Amino acid sequence: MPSNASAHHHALPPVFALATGSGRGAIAIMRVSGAGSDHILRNLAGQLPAPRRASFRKIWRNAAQQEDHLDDAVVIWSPGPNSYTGEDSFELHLHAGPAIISAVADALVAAGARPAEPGEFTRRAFMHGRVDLTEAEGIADLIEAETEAQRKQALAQADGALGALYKNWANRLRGVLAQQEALIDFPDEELPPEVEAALLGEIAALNNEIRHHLADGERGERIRRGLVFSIAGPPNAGKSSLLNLLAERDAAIVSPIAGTTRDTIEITTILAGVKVTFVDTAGLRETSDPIEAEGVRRAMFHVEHSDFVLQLFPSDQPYPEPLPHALLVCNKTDLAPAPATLSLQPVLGISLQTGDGVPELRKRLESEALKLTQGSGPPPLTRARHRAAAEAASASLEAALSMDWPEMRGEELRLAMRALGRLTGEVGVEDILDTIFGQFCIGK
Ligand SMILES: Nc1nc2c(c(=O)[nH]1)N(C=O)[C@@H](CNc1ccc(C(=O)N[C@@H](CCC(=O)O)C(=O)O)cc1)CN2
Ligand SMILES: Nc1nc2c(ncn2[C@@H]2O[C@H](COP(=O)(O)OP(=O)(O)OP(=O)(O)O)[C@@H](O)[C@H]2O)c(=O)[nH]1
Ligand SMILES: [Mg+2]
Repeated sequence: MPSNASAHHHALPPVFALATGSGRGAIAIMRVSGAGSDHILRNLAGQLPAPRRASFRKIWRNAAQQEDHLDDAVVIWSPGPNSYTGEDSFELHLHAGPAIISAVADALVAAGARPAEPGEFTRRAFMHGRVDLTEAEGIADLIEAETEAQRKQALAQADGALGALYKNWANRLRGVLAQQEALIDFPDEELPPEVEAALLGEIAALNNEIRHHLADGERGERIRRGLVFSIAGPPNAGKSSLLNLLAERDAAIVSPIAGTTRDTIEITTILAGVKVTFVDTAGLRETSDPIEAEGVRRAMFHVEHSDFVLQLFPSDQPYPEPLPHALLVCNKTDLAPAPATLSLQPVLGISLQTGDGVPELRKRLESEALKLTQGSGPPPLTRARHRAAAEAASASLEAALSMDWPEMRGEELRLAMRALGRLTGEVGVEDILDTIFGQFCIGK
């Protein structure tokens, strides 16, 4: 691995952070990593325990003099490079009292460590080549994961699935580049045409794989950030009643007065293991009330920008025009029967009052959530950063394919190589590291 191991030989100063939450609990884990961790651990706990084993130790401000007994703790000593960061590091499993934590933090500072920046442990793991950039992002996503789909996707990425895909492309491109160089050195008259054809074939195949990866329906990004389902339709349809049912709480005001909801109201739920945000909107109608009109404008914005639209209308009023791509749901079947279709499209009948049809609607929403996020084949990309770099790589490969002169192809291939290298963090990423690791929580 070339240059993300650039800091390999620089020993970084010791940093510490609480790895567990700051609230009161049974145990608090203080992590320390960096050059001199051995010295700090000796200061606090005496003789170094056996590596990577849990050992019981008294913790002191100054263990040599048995000065200031701070706590009784479990200690794990992990000398580099076989540690999470790749550096000498240790963990103190303390009693989780706030006075203990602050006394131990003071002792660590006195022994020469400083508090870690957000994401600094994982950033060091990256700098020492223990994880690539996609794996580090996967670790951050793993901590943020609130749903099964997010957890599985983040774990696969943290374990290197996405990075392996990108490294495979980079390796193949490296091979193409090497052949390309050889081709340039060939005298024109001896240029074997089948060699050049094979080379172009490999570039095209690589580009096709990248295009296929990009055309994933954004499912990885959708799983990560969650889907947005909006509920739209005429006033008094029961949109807010449906939102409350999905939220399992009184999130929105429900009333028999048409035009009750004016603002958009969002609630987040988990459907079939997928994070879904439902947006309740103002009833769609012509209105002279400027506030309600703004509500209708916002409703239309959500209709256009959400992943899925549920169009709800009441059975006892004139039927609306179907919105494009919407799931048509007719409510209040306790008052009048639902039509089987509207403008030739199927309609689902429900009554939020009696519960009729609600389980079927729930199943339908779950299957939509799955349809929008499931896929097969290699792992999907999960961030705009991945999309931008893969797009750049593909654009360069396409430019290379369109060039007649091998000499000019080389430059585009090198640009594609750089774009792929940025994905795993092998090249040109200094400028984005602060952004990526700054989003981690402290202690990770
Ligand atoms: N107590 C504790 N639990 C934890 C972590 C930790 O740092 N400490 N982790 C932190 O995120 C996660 C687990 N990830 C880890 C990844 C690598 C290594 C590590 O030390 N690897 C070495 C040694 C492996 C071995 O002993 O077999 C290596 O790979 O060389 C530890 C934890 C979750 N649980
Ligand atoms: N009979 C009957 N009444 C219902 C049903 N669902 C909701 N309602 C009633 O219909 C009225 C309107 O419900 P809301 O949920 O406020 O309707 P809305 O679509 O949010 O209305 P706006 O916010 O004005 O656009 C309320 O009085 C509800 O109690 C149903 O299935 N049957
Ligand atoms: Mg409403």
